[in-house]
Amino acid sequence: MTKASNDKTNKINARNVALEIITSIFKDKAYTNIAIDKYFKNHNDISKIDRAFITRIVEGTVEHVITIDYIINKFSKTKTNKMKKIILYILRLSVYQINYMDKVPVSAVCNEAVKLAKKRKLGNLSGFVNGVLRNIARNIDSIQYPNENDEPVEYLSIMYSFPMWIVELWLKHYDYETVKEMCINSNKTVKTNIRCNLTKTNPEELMKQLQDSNVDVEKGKLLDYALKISNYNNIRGLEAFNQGKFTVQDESSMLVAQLANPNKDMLVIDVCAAPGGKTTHFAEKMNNAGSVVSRDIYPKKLQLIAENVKRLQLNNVDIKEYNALEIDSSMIEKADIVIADVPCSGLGIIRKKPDIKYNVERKDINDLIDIQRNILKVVCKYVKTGGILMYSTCTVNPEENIKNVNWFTDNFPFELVDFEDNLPDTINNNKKGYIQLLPGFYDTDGFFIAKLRRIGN
Ligand SMILES: C[S@@+](CC[C@H](N)C(=O)[O-])C[C@H]1O[C@@H](n2cnc3c(N)ncnc32)[C@H](O)[C@@H]1O
Repeated sequence: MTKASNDKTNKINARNVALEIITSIFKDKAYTNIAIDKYFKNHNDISKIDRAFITRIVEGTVEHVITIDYIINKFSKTKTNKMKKIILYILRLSVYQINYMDKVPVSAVCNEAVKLAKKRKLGNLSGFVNGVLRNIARNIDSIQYPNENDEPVEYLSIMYSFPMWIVELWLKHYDYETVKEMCINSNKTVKTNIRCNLTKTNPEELMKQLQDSNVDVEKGKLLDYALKISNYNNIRGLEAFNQGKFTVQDESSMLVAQLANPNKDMLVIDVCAAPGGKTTHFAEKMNNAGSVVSRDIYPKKLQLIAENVKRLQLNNVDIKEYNALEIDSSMIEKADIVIADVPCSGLGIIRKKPDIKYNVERKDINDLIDIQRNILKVVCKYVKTGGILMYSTCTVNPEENIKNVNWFTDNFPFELVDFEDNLPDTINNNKKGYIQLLPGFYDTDGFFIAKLRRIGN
């Protein structure tokens, strides 16, 4: 058991906080990371150890909720879809602790769950909560799960907490073992990836500065200007962050600028740019020269780009609200590089945003594909002959990735371009001009990138 959950003198009740956050996620559909950040921002006196305990329970419960509900339904006569919501949430976070947290004694979990029910004026149901949880705890090692050979889809869905449609979609395109690994990796917690701002510092200096602030730092797996950090409270509290020496960005996403390899005389247009990860990477690679036109449809999100550009002290970025579906005639055939990092299903970044598993639906995919193709149709017109179009998504759904690229090269005067030696040696890729990274396989998110050259009018 953690010190936080045992400490009687501690003013906050960590499980009560976890229940509050979980309620905002399941009931009000808040994003997990945003709900956690928001709570801690408004309660900045919570100790590091309590934060860690609360974060673990909240993230873990969301990540494993399909498995957890399966377990609850095995032992409760009232099924999860018929339960009072708050009782369901108390059971969920308690089952998470019983099934996934070794050091938390079952008696503490049950007693605290009963207290939570009473605190929410549901004392009449505290016996039910106690009974279900104690029954689960007694039988946790003998639960019958779907059989892997007979029911592979159900097995992956229940064991790794994935909606069946995602498992089915992945199995359509990848073999069983690969899909299983994608599910496992998508449930792993990851360190924060950061990109060193080479216009202001170098990776060694940055590493040292972060270590001096007691942050744990290791080198990236793919790029020498990438680092992985952990053991910090709040990124905004780090001196190096406020000095603009790094940006939070997954290494997979860094590969877009790495593979495009822009130079300082170029005009680059980033048509779906917020919060500015790729915009600022291109601007850094161009060493504060040339021009990066950075656009997004949502004015609020443009503020995020502006904050990042200011913090990183870049002065070659021009930020504008613009709908990528509408043609801007002033830009036709002007760009050396267009970045189309389009909205997508996000199935490659579930390890960072577990809510995606439950919030995206099968029926959304076709609409997304339409938007992606319509954006491509418009923004490809900005590319000069001989210029480059970088198409990318953070998904592992080939329908949004290579199939869109094939449709695009069939209908527009573009061809896939070899990555030459810009792709890190550590990556095995036998595809010309495109790469599909799968979640966790190189310790990155699942990500797709295609590099296309305009070859005519
Ligand atoms: C995958 S995110 C971009 C991430 C960004 N490139 C980065 O590296 O930080 C996709 C972005 O597309 C924007 N978007 C969606 N529809 C758009 C449209 N029609 N025109 C312009 N931007 C759009 C969204 O607001 C979102 O910020």
